[in-house]
Amino acid sequence: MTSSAVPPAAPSAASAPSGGSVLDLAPVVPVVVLHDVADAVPLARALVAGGLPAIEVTLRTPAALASIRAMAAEVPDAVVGAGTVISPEHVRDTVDAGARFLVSPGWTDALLEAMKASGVPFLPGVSTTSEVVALLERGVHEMKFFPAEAAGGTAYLKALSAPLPQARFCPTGGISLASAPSYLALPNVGCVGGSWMVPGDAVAAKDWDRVARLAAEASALAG
Ligand SMILES: O=C(O)C(=O)C[C@H](O)[C@H](O)COP(=O)(O)O
Repeated sequence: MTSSAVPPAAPSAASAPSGGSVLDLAPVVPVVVLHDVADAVPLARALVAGGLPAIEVTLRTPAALASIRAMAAEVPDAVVGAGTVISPEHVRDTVDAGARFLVSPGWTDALLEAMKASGVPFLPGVSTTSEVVALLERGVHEMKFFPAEAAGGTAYLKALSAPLPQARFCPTGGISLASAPSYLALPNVGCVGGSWMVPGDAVAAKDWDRVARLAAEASALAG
């Protein structure tokens, strides 16, 4: 399958928001780094309360897989996905844990094959024109643009939209509440990813109200 269809919800989870694609789940996808699985459920609840139901849990920490599992099981209004997916093993393990979408910072053919076979929608990461063309050639039209600011930002994406209008992106990397609107205004951007609404100090302090407030600011960008 391509990365365009959101699969049916697991029995314990709510239906995905309508729209049919990862890029259309929410205007902003929070990118989460969790060190303690005990934070997973309250963090997901805070993000959902703030209006950001699609959550990317990065596989950067030992707590990541258990965090995905806990969020998927206990926060039915969240659509929990996995980030930093860089191997077929990551694909298998995160889908087993309940991930309902997959995001990678870059891609290889082996990773792409595993993502395609997983049955869940996915966003392979790209940062060059040739990578975009290579993914289009492989039938993939939705991608993460990473690292967005460092790789050329809105100017780069705008330039891509003329020759390659069939490619759509979730830019991520260095994006803030202030810069997100200029990305979201581009015709080839479906959503943006970012970690600004999940500051490390807020998670460390278990300040879920602050996370919910930051999430609400971000979700209001949909306007
Ligand atoms: O971990 C991954 O899979 C990544 O590809 C990197 C993240 O998406 C960015 O690090 C988030 O960017 P910031 O909003 O600048 O923190």
